[in-house]
Order: sequence, then structure tokens, then C-alpha cells
Amino acid sequence: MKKLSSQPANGLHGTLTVPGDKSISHRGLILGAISQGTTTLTNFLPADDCLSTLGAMRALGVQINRESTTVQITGRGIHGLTAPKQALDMGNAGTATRLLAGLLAGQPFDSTLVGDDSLSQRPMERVRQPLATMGAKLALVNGHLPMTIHGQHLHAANYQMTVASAQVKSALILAALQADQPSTIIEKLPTRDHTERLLQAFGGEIATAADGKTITVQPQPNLRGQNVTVPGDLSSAAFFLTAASIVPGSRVRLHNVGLNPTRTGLLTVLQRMGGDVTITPTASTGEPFGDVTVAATELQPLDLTAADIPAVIDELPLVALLAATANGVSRISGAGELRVKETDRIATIVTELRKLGVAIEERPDGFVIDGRRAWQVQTSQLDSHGDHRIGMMMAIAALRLKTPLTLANAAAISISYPNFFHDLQQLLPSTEVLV
Ligand SMILES: O=C(O)C1=C[C@@H](OP(=O)(O)O)[C@@H](O)[C@H](O)C1
Ligand SMILES: C=C(OP(=O)(O)O)C(=O)O
Repeated sequence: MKKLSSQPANGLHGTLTVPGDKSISHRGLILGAISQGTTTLTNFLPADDCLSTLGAMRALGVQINRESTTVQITGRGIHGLTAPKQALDMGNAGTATRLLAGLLAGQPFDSTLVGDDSLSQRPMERVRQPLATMGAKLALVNGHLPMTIHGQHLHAANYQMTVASAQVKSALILAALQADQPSTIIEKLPTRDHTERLLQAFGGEIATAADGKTITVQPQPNLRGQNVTVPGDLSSAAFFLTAASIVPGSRVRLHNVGLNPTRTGLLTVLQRMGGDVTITPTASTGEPFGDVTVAATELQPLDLTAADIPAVIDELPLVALLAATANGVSRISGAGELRVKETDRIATIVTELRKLGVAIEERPDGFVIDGRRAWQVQTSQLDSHGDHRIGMMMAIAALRLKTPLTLANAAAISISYPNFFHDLQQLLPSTEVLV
């Protein structure tokens, strides 16, 4: 049981550099593996999810050396992977599973993907069906893992997506690289475009039309290894940006975080709520990044609808927390995808925030929160439910309260942020350090 820090008298203060982006770390490993020559990833995220991808790529015959956050990949080219000797264990990583489904669908061997209990309950039909339109042969058990992939010669994709998912889009792109003709993929809504940006940097030919949703991919590219500096993960920075917004007296600067516009939904949310946010872009190397400073202010309620969701999908637990402190009623809708993440995040957000006395109502595709009701702790034992983002969100919520609180299943946080508590303590006065 992890003891949580309670409200620091003068708020959170300081500058923090968060670890590398999870989405880009997964993709850097995969694209490095299927390129010719050496790829070096700097500021790679050595969290459980990305280490699952690293292990899977090694099992596919790729030589990868990692020293801390620097990874060197000896690329084997798109036709150089070898059959794994056993099932690939993807752990908790949804992104890695969906992306590898697309990559392995076109390889000249069979493979099987397995995962932990949470991943084994997540929907995989969403990749099986679109990949099948390219001739891929994926077998699932009731729509779930284990997934057996019978590698095939693939045809071009001409596919209109039915779910707004960067994971499904990226699976299709990785399959399209191996197809016989150019592919077209049309998104339901624009989602994070890290695969497209990175593929371009590696020499692939991929273009997105002016509508922001129609992607064309040229097959059989000659990808070349690159040096990639992974920006800090805005989804990790988001916990501290939220803390700084809701804990009175705070001012915090997050250094070198990714500012890809398909990911900055939380910054938009903060601005729409009247938050005190300063964004200073510093550079762009394919992916834009910069510094973000946030200070505490009174927040206004907000409405979020389907079109707003992709850019803030992983930060919605934090949006709920922000709304729980706002001066009115907030409505989040069009977020049904939250039900198929590491947990049913609509259910776990509602369960956990109610423990603090937050006035939150569950909806099929979101929630309604009245931030005007004063919080009052109902249950002091909080729970991550095995979901890293729920665990970290509740650790931030605890900073609004004087009551001592604990967090069960805190170990799940290492899925995306092994040093989360260490980094949080950098922003707290030394008297707040818990042992
Ligand atoms: O492509 C990615 O790296 C991710 C895409 C999102 O999932 P969906 O695209 O399935 O919504 C997000 O929730 C996940 O944490 C990472
Ligand atoms: C949904 C997430 O990841 P994944 O789908 O890769 O498990 C997440 O990190 O919040």
C-alpha cells in the first residue's frame, strides 16, 4: 500500500524534465528494426510497456542494446525479421500489440501475441477486421488475445476507419508498407500522427491530405536507420500540469515535452477552463517540443465532445480531476473509448473520485461533474485498479486534501512512469517527503 503525499501548504514548485514519450518509444523500436542500418533512440522510455516492445523485437531476431535511456537498434530491413521461437508476451501494452499485429500480418512466418489479464480483455477485432481487408489472417479467441497471426502476402488497404484510433491506423500503416500497391486509409477523426512523422524521417513515403484524415502510404520503402531524440511525454507531464493547476499556490515548469498538436488536448482544456498556462516551443525535429509552465488559478467548467477526445484521450482521468475542482458543471461525452483502455476508465474514474466525495455521474460515453461540491473523503484507501493512469491521477488528487490517503496496486504506475513518485517529490517541499 503506497502512502500518498497530502496537500503541501504552499503548493508545488520547480522545474521537471519528464521521461520520454511512450508512443514514440514504441514506434522508434519498430521502425528501427525494419530499417537498414543503425537507429539510435535517445531519451527512450524504459517503462514496462516499451520494454515489452523491446523484448518482442529481440524475439523477432533484432539486435538491440539498451543502456538506460539510450537504445541502439541494428536494423534488419523490412524483410529481415525471423520467426519467434515462442509466443510474444506483450504484457499490458495495447499500443505494442496493435502495431505488431499490422507488422507481423505481412511477414513470411506465423506468430502469436499474448498479454496480461487486462490486455487479454481488450478488443482486438478492431485490428483483425481492417487487416483482413488486406488479406491478413489473424485468429482471435472471442475477439481477444491470444492472437495468432498467419503471415501473408498483403494487398493494398483502401479503408475507411470506424474507430478513432492511432493504434489501428498505425497497424494499417505498418501492414501497408508490406503491400503490393499504395494504400489509402481514411481516419474517422484525426489521431496522433507519430507513426506518419517517424516513417517520413526514416525515408518512407506517406502523406496526409488537407482534410487531416486521408493518408496514403507507398509500399516496400527502403527505410534507413536514424538518430531519434524522443521528446518528453506530455501524457506524463500532464499529471504535474494538473497538480499545479489545482493545488493552491503552485507554479511548475515542465521542460522539453512533446507538443505535437494531436497530443496537446490537455493544454487546450486548461486554456478553455481559464488555466494559467504558458507554452514556449523550443524546437522541432520532426516532432515539436518545448516548455510548459502552469500556475494555480480558479478553473471554469467545460464541455468536451467527440471531436475533442482523441487529442486528450489518455488525459481524460485528469480532465475529470480538473472538472472536480471547477466552478460549475462539466460534461465529457463522446469518450466511450475509455471503456476499453487498461481498465474501463469511465467506471474507475467514477469509483475513485467518489471516494473523495466528488459529485460525478457516469454516462455511457463519459461523465458529468459538478465541481462546486466540496470534497469530503469517504474512503481513504484509493486504488489504481491496475491502471497506471488511474493510479497517478489519484496520487495527484490526494494533493488537494489534508487527509492521509493510500493507494493500492500502485506498482501498475511503472507501465508508463516508473519514477513517477520520485519526480513528484522534486516539486514538493522536503517536509512532504514520504518514506
Ligand atoms: O498509438 C498510440 O501510441 C496510442 C494511441 C491511443 O490509443 P487508441 O489509438 O487506441 O485510442 C492511446 O490511448 C494510447 O495510450 C497510445
Ligand atoms: C491506453 C494506454 O496505453 P495502451 O493502449 O498502449 O495500453 C495508455 O497508456 O493510457
